Amino acid sequence: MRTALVIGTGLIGTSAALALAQRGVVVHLADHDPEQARTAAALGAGSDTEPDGRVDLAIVAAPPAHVATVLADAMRRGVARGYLDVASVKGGPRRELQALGLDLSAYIGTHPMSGREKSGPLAATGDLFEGRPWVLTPTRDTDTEVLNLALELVSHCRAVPVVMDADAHDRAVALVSHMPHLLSSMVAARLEHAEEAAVRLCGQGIRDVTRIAASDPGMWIDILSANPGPVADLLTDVAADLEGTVRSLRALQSSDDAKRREGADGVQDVLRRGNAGRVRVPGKHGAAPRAYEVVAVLIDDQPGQLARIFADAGQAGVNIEDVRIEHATGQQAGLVQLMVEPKSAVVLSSALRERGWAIRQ
Ligand SMILES: NC(=O)C1=CN([C@@H]2O[C@H](COP(=O)(O)OP(=O)(O)OC[C@H]3O[C@@H](n4cnc5c(N)ncnc54)[C@H](O)[C@@H]3O)[C@@H](O)[C@H]2O)C=CC1
Ligand SMILES: O=C(O)C(=O)Cc1ccc(O)cc1
Repeated sequence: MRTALVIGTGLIGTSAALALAQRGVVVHLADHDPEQARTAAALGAGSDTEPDGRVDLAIVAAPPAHVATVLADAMRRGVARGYLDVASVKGGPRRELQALGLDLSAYIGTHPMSGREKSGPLAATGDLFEGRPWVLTPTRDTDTEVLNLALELVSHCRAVPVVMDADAHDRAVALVSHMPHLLSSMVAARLEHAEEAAVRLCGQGIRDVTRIAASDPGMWIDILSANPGPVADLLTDVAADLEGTVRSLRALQSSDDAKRREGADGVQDVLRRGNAGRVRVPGKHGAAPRAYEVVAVLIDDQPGQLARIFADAGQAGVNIEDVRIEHATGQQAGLVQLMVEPKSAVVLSSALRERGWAIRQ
């Protein structure tokens, strides 16, 4: 692929454009808000000028409700050899395009399984998709050339292609993305009117569970409206677990020993099933989850601290597999948790201690 046109230069469009531009593809940027395209261009994602003739690939990264009309317009204008979208739902846009009577051989629906709770070009990064699955939903009618253009995009973004049927994709993302999103919002909603004294105690657990609740509601109402059935089915199962757990907790309040035992069994059952589900969540780069050891370092909240820790770890020859930062409420300090291979944990702790860092257990 030599040229591409990204239509919709928000988080996802600009991230893909940055990756393509970094790999030498000539990228054109368009958005119904020209300011967004200008910002993406200023970030080095390409040029916000009209392409001079047909591009190889048009990438539509507009909100799901607009995807079909934006694609239809681009296809009627014949702006590219191949067309794809990156919307979080796949069945709806395809059916809308079919209803518009378009020839879909030059189109492939795709979905990068990577994103953030932030939107807009300023939240974009060229490495957003690295090591993450990128779903492709070709049909019998998809031109091989178009499938290959999509594969080239996935490869330039260093993502991992996964081929799926559009409706199977929508059921899968209901389970791993859409239903969890609503549950995250519901947990976060409990905090809206909570007392400040309680909110001040928030730790890493609630930060993890509520991170995606910070996402743009406008985008998510679009996503959920395009996939309501599978999400409602899953929430029905969650509701049954909730009811059972409430019954078990009430039983734990009883003065009757047998009832309390029954209650404990019920709560333990849901916790055990949670453990069994959690171990199935894949680890870094889609590989099986791995047990890393954590080296925790206390840092002052000052510029350059993280860069220094990473440089010191590099000097000690230790690869940091993952990192988390826990901010201490109301203090100018934080706890950096460095995840490393078990064999490297002692090496890293002593190397950092020698360089004056405060290591915590
Ligand atoms: N946010 C996420 O984490 C992920 C989002 N997606 C999908 O990617 C697509 C884009 O999402 P984000 O980049 O997060 O949203 P965003 O809000 O950051 O960007 C969307 C951009 O589309 C533009 N736009 C809106 N209507 C348009 C139209 N009619 N023509 C041209 N541009 C238009 C907006 O001005 C905005 O710049 C959505 O379809 C979403 O489902 C896919 C994977 C992850
Ligand atoms: O922020 C995260 O961790 C996400 O999982 C974001 C996300 C949002 C929407 C998608 O269609 C795919 C991924």
